[in-house]
Amino acid sequence: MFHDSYGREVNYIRLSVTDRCNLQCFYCRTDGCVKFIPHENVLSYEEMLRLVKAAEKMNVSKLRLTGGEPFVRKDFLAFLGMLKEECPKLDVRITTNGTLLGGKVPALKHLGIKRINISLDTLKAEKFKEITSRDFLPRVERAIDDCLHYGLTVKINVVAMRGVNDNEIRDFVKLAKVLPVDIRFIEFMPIGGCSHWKEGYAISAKEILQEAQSVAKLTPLEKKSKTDGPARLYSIQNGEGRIGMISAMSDHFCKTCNRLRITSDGRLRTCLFSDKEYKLRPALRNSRLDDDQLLRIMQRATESKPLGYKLLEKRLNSASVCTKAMSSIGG
Ligand SMILES: Nc1nc2c(ncn2[C@@H]2O[C@H](COP(=O)(O)OP(=O)(O)OP(=O)(O)O)[C@@H](O)[C@H]2O)c(=O)[nH]1
Ligand SMILES: C[S@@+](CC[C@H](N)C(=O)[O-])C[C@H]1O[C@@H](n2cnc3c(N)ncnc32)[C@H](O)[C@@H]1O
Ligand code: SF4
Ligand code: SF4
Repeated sequence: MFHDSYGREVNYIRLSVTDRCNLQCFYCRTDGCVKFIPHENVLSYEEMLRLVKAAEKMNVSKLRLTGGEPFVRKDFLAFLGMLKEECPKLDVRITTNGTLLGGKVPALKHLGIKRINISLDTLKAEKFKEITSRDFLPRVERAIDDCLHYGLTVKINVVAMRGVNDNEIRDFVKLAKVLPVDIRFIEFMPIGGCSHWKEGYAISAKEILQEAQSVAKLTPLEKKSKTDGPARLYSIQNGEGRIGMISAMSDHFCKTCNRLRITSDGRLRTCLFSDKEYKLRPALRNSRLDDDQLLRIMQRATESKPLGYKLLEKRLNSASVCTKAMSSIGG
């Protein structure tokens, strides 16, 4: 088991398969500002698989594939096939913007993917274009329908922003009343050197919850499993789905943090908010180093895993807490 100096144990890895994306959500990345990773530095799927298999030996049981947009990377479905074959016990999940899922959901189902998180910040086509720079709302709606049709568990991630989509909180709650999905409202985090974060956008989970309660009776739910993500969940009276709050800014969950992140160029980040990275790629590409040595590097890094909220507290005014863009980290 990877463990840190605060007694936290890691059982969940978030692996970014690419830093490229077909959208430009303004809260995540800005065109021209983010420098892409050169192709030769991106880990091959074989290298990623080796890392994952090694991590499994340390009792990592949950893997989230993210990006950038994971479905932008060539042969992503083949990579899922490799994971299924080589790591049959691993709980593999995906976070995606949903725009490239067209026609792929039956294959996901066949590959044993049971859960998918889809990011969608608005139910209005024009607003979707304003936020993402693309006209793809129908594609995302279709992707959600397809995933539900094929029996995948769907969570919808909504970054809540005052003056942008706060007037849709009730609409999202109404959606969770009729669809069996978790709608998770995420507090906008000041991440990345070119972040558009401003105090004015901030809405706390508490405020979102109040707004949500004006259209539905919500009851808090207990966490079920040690590998659960950071959302605090609520059931909806007479509703099909649930509501979640990811309160990274106003009510942090660092004390129970159970995850490590690996970027697509093989850098281990022990905290979303910290730019301290540990280079795994040179070790992976050094034929004299075996998996045990790789795991030793990961364990030593984990020992220094910080409490991210302390970094938030130290930042100045509206500065970003770290310089790397969310699309390069994987969220
Ligand atoms: N601050 C902080 N935010 C996180 C962390 N993990 C996930 N998030 C944020 O939560 C949002 C949703 O993340 P997802 O990729 O859907 O993953 P998850 O919430 O762990 O997923 P589940 O395992 O399905 O609960 C993203 O905006 C993430 O950046 C974390 O460890 N710290
Ligand atoms: C970086 S994206 C990568 C995966 C995929 N492209 C997607 O959008 O789902 C992962 C998650 O991070 C969230 N995210 C990006 N920037 C954020 C920010 N500044 N604050 C909070 N969440 C953010 C997105 O909404 C998404 O749910
Ligand atoms: S949130 Fe996801 S879809 Fe949007 S720009 Fe970032 S990586 Fe791309
Ligand atoms: S901010 Fe860092 S320590 Fe806190 S929950 Fe997120 S990744 Fe974990």
